[in-house]
Amino acid sequence: MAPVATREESGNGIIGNVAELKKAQANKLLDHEPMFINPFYSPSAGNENDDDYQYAKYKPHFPVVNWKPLTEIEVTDRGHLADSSKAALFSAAQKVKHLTPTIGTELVGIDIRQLTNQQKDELALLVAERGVVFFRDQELNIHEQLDIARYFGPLHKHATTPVPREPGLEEVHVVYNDAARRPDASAFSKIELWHSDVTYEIQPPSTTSLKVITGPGYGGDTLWSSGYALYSSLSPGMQTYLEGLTALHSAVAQAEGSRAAGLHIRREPIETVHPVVRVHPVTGWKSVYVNPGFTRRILGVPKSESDTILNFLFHQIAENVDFQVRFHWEPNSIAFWDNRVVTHTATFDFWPQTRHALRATPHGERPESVEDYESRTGKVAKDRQIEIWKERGIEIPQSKKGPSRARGYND
Ligand SMILES: O=C(O)CCC(=O)C(=O)O
Ligand SMILES: [Fe+2]
Repeated sequence: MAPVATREESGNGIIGNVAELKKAQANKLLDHEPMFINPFYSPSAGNENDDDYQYAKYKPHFPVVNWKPLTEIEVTDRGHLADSSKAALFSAAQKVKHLTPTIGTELVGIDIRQLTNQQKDELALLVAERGVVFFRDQELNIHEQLDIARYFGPLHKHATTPVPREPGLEEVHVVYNDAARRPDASAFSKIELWHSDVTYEIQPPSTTSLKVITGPGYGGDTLWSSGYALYSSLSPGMQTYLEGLTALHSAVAQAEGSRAAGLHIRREPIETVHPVVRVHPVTGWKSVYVNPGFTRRILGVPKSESDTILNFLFHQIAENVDFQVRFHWEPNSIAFWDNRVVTHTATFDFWPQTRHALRATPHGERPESVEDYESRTGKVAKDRQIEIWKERGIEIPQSKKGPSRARGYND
């Protein structure tokens, strides 16, 4: 192994590999994390009006319990078992509404509680392909929501965000805001709120669901951005460059924000290195896997380069509306998104109304780089957009074939 560069030796803040990273952490190269006060829930949800509120038992609660660090576990994606036509799922729907060409599909007329295992497998595949899938008017309760999530993978328990007051629901993540706390819009840039959930975990989430149980008549929308589309938008040279990189994802700022709010941290924060481009194990499509919420540093390149590249990718996620879908919730709407291939954010325009939602979060596999995916499967990982163009017989644009040399430009 190459000699480990310590902070003193390298002098320029270059971090090369995991061993170097660990050393750098020991040397406190990365200890300058700002804290993050989470706007997605109120840390001080009181008991006001609880008698009248049917979902008071799901209001935020922060149990004082301590959990061990997570270890790697075996997961198999249900999408592998799905029929690619998804005929069982689609034939049960009154309507299949694609919301944009790139991301987001709404299935109308399905009661999720009635889905067979075959239909759930097809749902996993549809979510993997479309990034996020919506259903309205779903009566399923949180136990049924957890059962479906558990079907997709072993459930994640969040180290810091609230769980419901009702005992036995430690795997549920509560989103809650009401009149008691006015979200401070000036505390955040809208860019930094974009995230994929808990990407600092060794096995971050896969087919995640959020059901809104109480929500405003308008406002409180959620937006998702496609990592496949971001990858596809890049030039071949940029794609190849990013495919060779890894990045550090950190739980520290989130934990520090909780600590500062006087909340108990149930599992110590961790930092994990993941590939910058990951391949979805079922679709085989390449997706950019960095997010403003948790990705701090591209490894093995100068810090200025890491900052510039991450900043570029973060702005594309947040600003390129062609990658995005925006959903307006009604009470009993539920979204299933594939946290491996999309990022998301929410609007905070609904105060003083109450917005209350419950999330169930299955663990996915450890993120796999293009190189690892290709050597494990013997298949070639794909650019989703090129696959679509090929399917439709559309010519691939010059910008996707490689840079032209601009000959004669300066002659
Ligand atoms: O409030 C929302 O719409 C999204 C909250 C969130 O990021 C999550 O539950 O993962
Ligand atoms: Fe989230």
